[in-house]
Amino acid sequence: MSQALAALAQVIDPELRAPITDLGMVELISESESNCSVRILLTIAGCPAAQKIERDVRAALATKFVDYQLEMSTMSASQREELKAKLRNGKPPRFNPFVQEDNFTRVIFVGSGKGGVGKSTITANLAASLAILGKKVGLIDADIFGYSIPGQFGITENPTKVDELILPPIAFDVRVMSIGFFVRDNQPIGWRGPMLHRAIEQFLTDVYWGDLDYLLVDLPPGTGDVAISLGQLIPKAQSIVITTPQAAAATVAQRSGAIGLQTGQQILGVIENMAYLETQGQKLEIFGSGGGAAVASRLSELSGSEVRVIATLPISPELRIGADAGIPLVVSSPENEISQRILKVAEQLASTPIGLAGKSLGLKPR
Ligand SMILES: Nc1ncnc2c1ncn2[C@@H]1O[C@H](COP(=O)(O)OP(=O)(O)OP(=O)(O)O)[C@@H](O)[C@H]1O
Repeated sequence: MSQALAALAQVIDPELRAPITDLGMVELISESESNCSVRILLTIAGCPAAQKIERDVRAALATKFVDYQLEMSTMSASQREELKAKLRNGKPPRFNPFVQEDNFTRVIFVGSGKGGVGKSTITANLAASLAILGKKVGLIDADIFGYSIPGQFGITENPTKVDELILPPIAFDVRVMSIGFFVRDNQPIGWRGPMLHRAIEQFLTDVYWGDLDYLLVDLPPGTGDVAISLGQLIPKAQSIVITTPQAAAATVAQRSGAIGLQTGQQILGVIENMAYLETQGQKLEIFGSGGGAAVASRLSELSGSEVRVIATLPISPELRIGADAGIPLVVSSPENEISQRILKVAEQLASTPIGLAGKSLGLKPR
């Protein structure tokens, strides 16, 4: 076995999360006991991961060879086609993997009625929690008009495009896709139904998600076009509804959950956020009380099976600071009480049966 290839098999492409030797990125030109000559083929010219890959390749070769020659180059169009075909695992281009019978990714929509109830913050922390538990996690920010997930994950770079294939940035081990990556200078998005549907569909078909255990989707607030499109595009999805304790928020949240039921989703539970503010040993119920229980009870009636409040989260400056700083609280302070509550929801999700989630496809992302 080639010593050079064995060493290079340890180098993982940071975007595709697979060994570069499995991705057709290595050409071994020559090899002797003390010397080798290698050409590395990056997927595209100007690949943002180029420097990291070169550093890792040099470190790997130095473990086996006193001397080596390294050339950094770029794949030809046909080599790129070969790579894309491999990544698609035999499926045609522009293909929605989440509707296939042999796809065991658990898709969870996180919705709310009103905006500003903490849906994106909770989705970000839940995704990071599942990754902490060792799951392979993707996150779609489908909150087209109010996208905030890139900021919450501190992602500043745009996704790499290999021709039509979009490689999602990865932060805290979560693969993230957001319309925010494609909007320039915070320009408003004036899209209507069909364009929204197309954008959402592209997030499913044109993005290389790899072999995910979980795909979380941060829905826009309310009961609009995007929620309905997604319900149609991924009929097997389950959902979590976020509300505050406030009666007005709860009434709208029920409606958003009801839309999910109409598109056939199973409701996993309700999370009541901003339930109280704890100060000087007292719990101040700033937004009233009972909203979470009211939503759960109504959705139980509508679905005919028990929907429970699966977490109650207080108002927490730390949670807000984490979101603003681009580091989810569960990552920066896993011991924080709120992190613990969110991690517990993730543990519950991870411990319920999910068919054959995690069953490996051709490539093995790490
Ligand atoms: N438990 C909490 N304690 C304190 N601040 C919170 C809490 N949950 C969320 N926030 C803050 O409230 C604001 C709204 O949260 P977020 O953006 O997550 O809500 P949203 O429901 O996704 O809103 P929209 O759908 O309108 O984008 C953010 O500034 C967030 O940091």
